[in-house]
Amino acid sequence: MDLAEELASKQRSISVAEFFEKNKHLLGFDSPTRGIITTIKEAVDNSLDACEEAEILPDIYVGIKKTDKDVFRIIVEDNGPGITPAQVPFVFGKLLYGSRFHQIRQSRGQQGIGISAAVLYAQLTTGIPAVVTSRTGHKNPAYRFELLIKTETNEPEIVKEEEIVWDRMHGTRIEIEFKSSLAAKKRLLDYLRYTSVVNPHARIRADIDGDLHNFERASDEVIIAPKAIAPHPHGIELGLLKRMAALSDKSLKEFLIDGFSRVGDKNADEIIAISGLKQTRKTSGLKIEELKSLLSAMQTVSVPPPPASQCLSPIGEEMIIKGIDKEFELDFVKAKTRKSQVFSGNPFIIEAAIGYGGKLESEGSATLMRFANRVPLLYQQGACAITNAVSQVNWRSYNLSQQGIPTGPVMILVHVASTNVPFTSESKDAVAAIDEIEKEIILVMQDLGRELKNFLSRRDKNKQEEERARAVCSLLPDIAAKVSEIVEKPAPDTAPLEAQIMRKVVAKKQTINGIVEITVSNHTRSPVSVTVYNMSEGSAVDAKPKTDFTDVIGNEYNKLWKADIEPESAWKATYSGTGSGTLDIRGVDEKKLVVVDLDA
Ligand SMILES: Nc1ncnc2c1ncn2[C@@H]1O[C@H](COP(=O)(O)OP(=O)(O)OP(=O)(O)O)[C@@H](O)[C@H]1O
Repeated sequence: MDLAEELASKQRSISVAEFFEKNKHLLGFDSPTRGIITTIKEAVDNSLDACEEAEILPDIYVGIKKTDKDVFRIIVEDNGPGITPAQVPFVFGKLLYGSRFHQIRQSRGQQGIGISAAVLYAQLTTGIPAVVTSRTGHKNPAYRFELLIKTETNEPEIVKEEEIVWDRMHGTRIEIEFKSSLAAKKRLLDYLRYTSVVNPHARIRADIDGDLHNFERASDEVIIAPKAIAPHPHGIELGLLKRMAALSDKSLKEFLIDGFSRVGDKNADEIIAISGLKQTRKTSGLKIEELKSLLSAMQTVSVPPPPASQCLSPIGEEMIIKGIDKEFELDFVKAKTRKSQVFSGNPFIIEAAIGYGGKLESEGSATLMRFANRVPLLYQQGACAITNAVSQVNWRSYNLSQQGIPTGPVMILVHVASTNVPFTSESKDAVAAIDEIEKEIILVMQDLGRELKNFLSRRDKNKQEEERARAVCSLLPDIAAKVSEIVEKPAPDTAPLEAQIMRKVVAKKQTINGIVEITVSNHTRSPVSVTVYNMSEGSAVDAKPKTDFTDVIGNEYNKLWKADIEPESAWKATYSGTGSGTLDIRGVDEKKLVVVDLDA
C-alpha cells in the first residue's frame, strides 16, 4: 500500500515536447550528423508543399554555415506564400501543429511535427532560439521571430518579435543553430539531388559551408496541389467514425453520402439495409453497438475506389525522365506510372524508372532511389517495402546479376504516392510491408526489367555485328592490294566500302568538269540530319541539290545545305565551281563519319 501511495505521488502527465525531447530518434534526430539532414529535409519539404499549395514555382535556398567548432547554422529560405505572424510561433514552436493532419490527400508533411522538432533539437543542443522571417505578400510587412519551445507545456516561447524590411515579396526563412558535423555531406547532397530529380519544377541552390551546388529546374510547369477527399468507407476505423457521427447533425443517409467518398444513393441504401439501422435516424445519437454494425456494413458493401486523380499527384513518366536526365548521365532510361490502387481504403500510385550505363558505377549494388510523396527516403533501406519488393524480382531473367537488389551499372527509382504513406515510424524513413504496395512495385519492376533486357540484347547484338564487321574490314586493304596486283591496276580506296560495312555516314566530294558533286550516304540504322558546308571557292551559281534539299544560305564561296537522310539512302547536291575548297559536315557523331574529298 505504501508503495502504491509513493508511486501515486510520482504520477504526472508528460507533454508531447518532453516525450520527443527524450525520444528524438523517433523523429530522425538520433545523431548530430543526422540532425542536419533531418532539419533540411523537413524545411525543404515544407517549402515545396507550401509552393505547391500556392501554385508557385519553388526557388529554395539551403545554407549551412559553421559558426563554432561543432555548431552549424542551417538556413532554408523559400519563395512560398509565407506564414501569417499569428501562426509563425505555433508552426515552429509547438509540436503536432500543422495544416495537413486532417486532410486526405498526397502531401509531403502530414503530422505537424517536422520543423518544430528541429527547433526543439536546437534548443536542446545549443539553447539558441530559432529565427523565422516570413512575409505573406508585398502589401504586408515582413516579421522576424526568435522562438523557443516551452517543453513542459509544448507551447511556443516568443523571445523576440519585430517587423522588419525584407526585400522578398513573399516567402519564409528559417535559421536554426545546433551541434552537428558535416560528416554526412555526401548523403545531404544525395538528398538534394534526389529531391531535384522528383521535383523537376524546383530550383534549389545550396551553400554547404562555402561549397556551392545548383540544382536547376528542368520544367517550368507549376505543380497543382492535389485536392483533399472525404474518407473512403473501406478505409475508416471505429474511432473516427464515432467522432464524425457525433459531430454531424445529418440523417444517416445524408451523413454517408456527404461524409464519405464514392458513396452514392444506391450504396448508402445498401449500407443502411445491411446495418439494420433507419436511414432517417440522426447519426449523433448512435450507440457504440450501432456504430459497429454501421462500420461492418460500410466495409461489406462494394464501393468504387477513392478518386485517386483528385487527391494524388504522380510525377509522370515524362517528368521522371526529365528529372533523371538532368542529374545523371545514362545510356538508357525508361519510366512507368502505374494505375492507382487501394490499400485499406487509401489510394496509392506506384511509379518507377530504370536506368543503365553511362556514368553509373559498374561494380557493386545498383543505385536504389526510394521516394514517398516526392520525398527521398535516405535511411533504413533494408527495412523498406520498396527494397524488399525490388529484391523479390528475378533480375537474372532480365540479364542482370543480383544480390537482393540488382548489381552493376543500374539505377532504380521507385515512388510511392499516397494519401497515407504507411511509414514504419514517425521519422518517415521506410515504407511498411503492405502486400498491395509490394505487388505493384514488383509488377512495375518486371515491366521495366523487360524494357532493359530489350535494350541490353539490342546493344549486345550491335556490338557483335560491329566486331564481325571490324574483322572483315581488317582484311579489305590486303584483298584490294592482291586484286590490284592480279589485274595490274592501282589499288582502289577501300575507305567508302569499309564505312558501309561499319555502318557509318560517308560524305564524298568530287569535281568533274567544273561541276562539284557532294554525296552523303547514310549507312547507319537511323535517320541522320546533316549540315554540309561546301567551302569551295569559285563561281557557285548553280546549286542543284537533287533530293531532300531544304535550305541554301551564305554567299557563293561558302555554301550550306541541310538534309535529312534516311538509313541506306543518299543525298546529292551539285553546283558549278572551281572545286578547290574543302568539305565540312556537321550533325554526325565524328566516330560515325567518313569524309572522302576526292579533289584533295
Ligand atoms: N515554409 C513554409 N511556408 C508555408 N507554410 C509552412 C512552411 N513551413 C511550415 N508551414 C506550415 O506549418 C505547418 C507545420 O509544419 P511542420 O513541418 O511542423 O509539419 P508538417 O509539414 O505539416 O508535417 P510533418 O511533421 O509530417 O512534416 C505545415 O502544415 C504548414 O501549414
